[in-house]
Amino acid sequence: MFRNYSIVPKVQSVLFNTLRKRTEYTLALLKPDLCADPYAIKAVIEDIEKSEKPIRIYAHKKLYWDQQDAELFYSQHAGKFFYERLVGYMISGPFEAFVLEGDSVITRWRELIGQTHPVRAKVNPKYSLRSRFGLTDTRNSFHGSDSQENAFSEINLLFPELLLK
Ligand SMILES: Nc1ncnc2c1ncn2[C@@H]1O[C@H](COP(=O)(O)OP(=O)(O)OP(=O)(O)O)[C@@H](O)[C@H]1O
Repeated sequence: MFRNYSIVPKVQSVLFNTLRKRTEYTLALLKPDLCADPYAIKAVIEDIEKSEKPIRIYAHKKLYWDQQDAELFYSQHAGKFFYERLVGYMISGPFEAFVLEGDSVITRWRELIGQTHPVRAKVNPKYSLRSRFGLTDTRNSFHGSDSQENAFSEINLLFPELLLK
């Protein structure tokens, strides 16, 4: 006797796609210039918490990098004219690292921090954290991962204990 099993692969594929549509994670850094001011840190956390679609702070820690840590994290910029300035900036004091969780959180966090260059962010009518707090092209106060793949590799570098995949 023949049975029609064609429904099974369809159910499997729907289930697979549902399970695959997981919550996103991103790495957010509040860089040393911003972290010199505890009120600024508080204001940023308030902005995260009042976000229209929820963003959850999944993990949080304070870090203080040495030269090697900063060079490893920013290795893709090695050789660029701003690289040494960037490394010097990132080792100039303690800073805060957050793992944020939520739907489309990678894009939403990058939208909230705004353009890389604070001068450009300031002339953009849309509110952004870099327009509010950013100082210069290098001292732009924030970092956000630019893809889920990079987010996981950055999170695993800074939060190896979470074992996020
Ligand atoms: N043209 C530049 N002049 C000086 N510093 C720069 C310049 N471009 C980038 N930087 C510094 O290097 C960091 C990493 O550069 P990248 O191009 O990855 O920017 P981003 O994706 O906007 O920022 P981030 O990766 O920190 O979220 C920037 O956040 C900034 O601190």
